[in-house]
Amino acid sequence: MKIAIMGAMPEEIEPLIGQLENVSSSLYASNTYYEGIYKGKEVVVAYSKIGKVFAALTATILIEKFDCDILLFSGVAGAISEELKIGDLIIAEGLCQHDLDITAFGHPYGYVPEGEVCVKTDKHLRQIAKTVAEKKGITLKEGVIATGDQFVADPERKKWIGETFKADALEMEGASVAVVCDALNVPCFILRAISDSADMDASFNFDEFLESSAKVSAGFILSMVEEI
Ligand SMILES: Nc1ncnc2c(CN3C[C@H](CCSCCOCCO)[C@@H](O)C3)c[nH]c12
Repeated sequence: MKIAIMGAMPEEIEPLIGQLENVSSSLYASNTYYEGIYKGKEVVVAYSKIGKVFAALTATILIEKFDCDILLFSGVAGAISEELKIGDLIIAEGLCQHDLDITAFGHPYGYVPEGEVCVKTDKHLRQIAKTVAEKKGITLKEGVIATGDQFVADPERKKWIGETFKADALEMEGASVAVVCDALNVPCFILRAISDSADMDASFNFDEFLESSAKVSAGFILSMVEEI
């Protein structure tokens, strides 16, 4: 079993690299991939760079070139649900692309032919997360995460995304990672810790809480690796 752990930004994987043994790194398709061992398990860790295109590329390389059998994403997100506060964890039951739009042809937002509005993540991995959360006494929200190639810092856009997709949080990579994993038949798990509320203060809160929230997510992901 080879486990891929992916983030989008360096800050999202930095807390992971230091925990690996026998680390070797390789450059491929303008990305660095860190191979190592965590608690006896083979892991490959990489950050994609920001956005759906980079994330899809890295997810594909992790699976097709590094032969990973499952993919765990660890990172931060903007909150939509009022329940989610900075530092809180959310796992994606499903993910959608809020900026995918061919509604001019009568289709729903987030839909293209032969695609689906909401791509599901792996149920078994989500169950493991809930077991880990229970053991550690951590509150874990499960919901829909909306992905798009925009840093959302506007209450109106946030409200529209939440209402249109019944989404609880938003970010810029998860849905594309889930689509790649689904197409390649690899179990996918998307975990995010809240860094901001996608509103007028989003960029300030993001800058302030990126590092600490990324650490919360990374710590949880490592606890999951022990259980997988
Ligand atoms: N409100 C929000 N809207 C959309 N996504 C998010 C996320 C999740 N990640 C964080 C990161 C934001 C990239 S912009 C900042 C880059 O600064 C780089 C240095 O200038 C991108 O990888 C998506 C947290 N809050 C968000």
